[in-house]
Amino acid sequence: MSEPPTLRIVFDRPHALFDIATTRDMEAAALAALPPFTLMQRAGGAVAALARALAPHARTMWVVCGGGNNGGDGLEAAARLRAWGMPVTATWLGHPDQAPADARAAWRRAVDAGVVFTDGIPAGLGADDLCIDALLGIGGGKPGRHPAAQRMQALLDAMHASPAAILCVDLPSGLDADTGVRHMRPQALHADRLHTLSLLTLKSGLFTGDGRDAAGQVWCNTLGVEADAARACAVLGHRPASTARAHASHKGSYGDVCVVGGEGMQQRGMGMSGAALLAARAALHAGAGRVFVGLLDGGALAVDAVQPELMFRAIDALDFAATATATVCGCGGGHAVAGVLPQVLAASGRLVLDADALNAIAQDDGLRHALASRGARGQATVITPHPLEAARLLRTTAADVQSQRLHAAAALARELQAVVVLKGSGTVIAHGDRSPVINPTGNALLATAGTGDVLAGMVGARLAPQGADAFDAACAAVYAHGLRADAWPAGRPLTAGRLANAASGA
Ligand SMILES: NC(=O)C1=CN([C@@H]2O[C@H](COP(=O)(O)OP(=O)(O)OC[C@H]3O[C@@H](n4cnc5c(N)ncnc54)[C@H](OP(=O)(O)O)[C@@H]3O)[C@@H](O)[C@H]2O)[C@@H](O)CC1
Ligand SMILES: Nc1ncnc2c1ncn2[C@@H]1O[C@H](COP(=O)(O)OP(=O)(O)O)[C@@H](O)[C@H]1O
Ligand SMILES: [K+]
Repeated sequence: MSEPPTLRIVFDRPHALFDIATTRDMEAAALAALPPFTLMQRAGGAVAALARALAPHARTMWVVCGGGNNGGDGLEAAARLRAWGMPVTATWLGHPDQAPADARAAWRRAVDAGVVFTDGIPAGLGADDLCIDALLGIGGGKPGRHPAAQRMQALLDAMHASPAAILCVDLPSGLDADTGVRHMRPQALHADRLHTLSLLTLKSGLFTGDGRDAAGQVWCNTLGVEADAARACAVLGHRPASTARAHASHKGSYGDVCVVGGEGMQQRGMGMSGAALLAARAALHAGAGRVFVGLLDGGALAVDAVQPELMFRAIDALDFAATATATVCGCGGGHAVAGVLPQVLAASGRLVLDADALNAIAQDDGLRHALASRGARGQATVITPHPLEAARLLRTTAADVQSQRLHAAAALARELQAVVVLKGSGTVIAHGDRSPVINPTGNALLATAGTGDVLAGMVGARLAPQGADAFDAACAAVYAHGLRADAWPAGRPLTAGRLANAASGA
């Protein structure tokens, strides 16, 4: 067959993501079906072709290879690059007597091609040069006592400290392909000259947790092996289809959003009305037909002078059960929100729960039960925890949630019978039987107070219209929220208020 193509991963369509176990199954089936060494030749060929395209003027291509098959891919790439006349230097931590058969064959081909081997770090690596990280792939275990661990860390640091671009083979070495946890972390952050060529399958860990920082621009080559999408562990989110507004529509066509939150100064001397206003403004700018605000401030505020379209109501004057209505509850809700939650959980047809509403539910089994029983009544719920809020709901730690984001989101979705939006780099959206989605948009500009309130309002706006699907609404809102940040003008500080008002773009 002709060389399988390498695809640059952009987010114009959904991509299936696979875990290590399924990738290993697929690899074993392909190895059995193909002549020996075929897969590694394809892998090395794909790495070499991308390397040449990324660094056509390199004076040094330093290929840094571990002792397993990931190193074998690197050695095969080195052999190809050398045969094309590229200036290749390789470092190999393996040994011909101990290497897996394919890696040994690749080493032999590299030697025969005339690749120069070195144990040191090539001198004078420049910006036109390229380091190829083939230390560890999906066989990389936890760090620690492995005899090669220290050497690998030093080589990783040397690559990342150099001004050369880096191409990671299959995975950034030390990244857990399933979870996005980094077991080996280079000292310097090298994000803008960093590429990863994922082989055989696209792995979930490249897109969540530490994955985005570790991988840089992701490319994929399937090595000619067709994947069964039904075996995917997750899907990469993508731009939702744009929905044009019918000419003959009216505000009722787009539904109402009721925002409940914003504890006042009177209660505990902590005014948090701003959080509810951010959610309400965001819902309005995301296209809700009407937005009502029920503040928990004892009536202190009755109008938003900057956004007079918002309609303030006493909590008892809000109709949570009305059709084409979504309630957004919890933003800035403080302690006061616990008092209204029984009513909100019982009556709201469609509901977004954020922040203090989630904290209240985490502390109260009655509320937890009221939430979990909504699904059986046909009431849709989206919860939008950040990792600490998710940890409180799961009665664990934020570090534990972050160490298995896909699993944590799915566990919460199951227990609470809700669509779960686990926020952070590579937000995970999970619900029931649906394949979890990892959202690809957004960046660290969003790491500022109030952007989560904006997201809750945006979800509410998409959930409000009659017939809206809660999972799709959550995915679309998370994508649009991140896209706003990705399109943010350079030099303009991103604040939550500006984010709420920004053009949606999706
Ligand atoms: N077979 C094929 O044709 C194809 C294979 N493919 C490629 O193979 C890759 C998987 O290869 P793999 O299974 O050999 O595992 P790999 O990622 O090289 O790691 C194992 C090596 O690392 C070492 N090591 C482990 N942990 C460590 C640590 N903490 N610190 C330090 N060292 C550690 C471990 O040492 P050992 O435990 O054996 O002493 C061993 O030497 C996959 O990602 C893809 O690139 C694809 O291209 C498809 C075609
Ligand atoms: N580094 C990042 N990359 C992508 N998204 C981020 C990043 N940091 C924060 N976000 C997003 O910003 C929002 C922050 O929400 P949250 O933590 O609830 O903040 P707040 O409670 O202050 O509103 C979430 O949507 C989160 O996914
Ligand atoms: K690697």
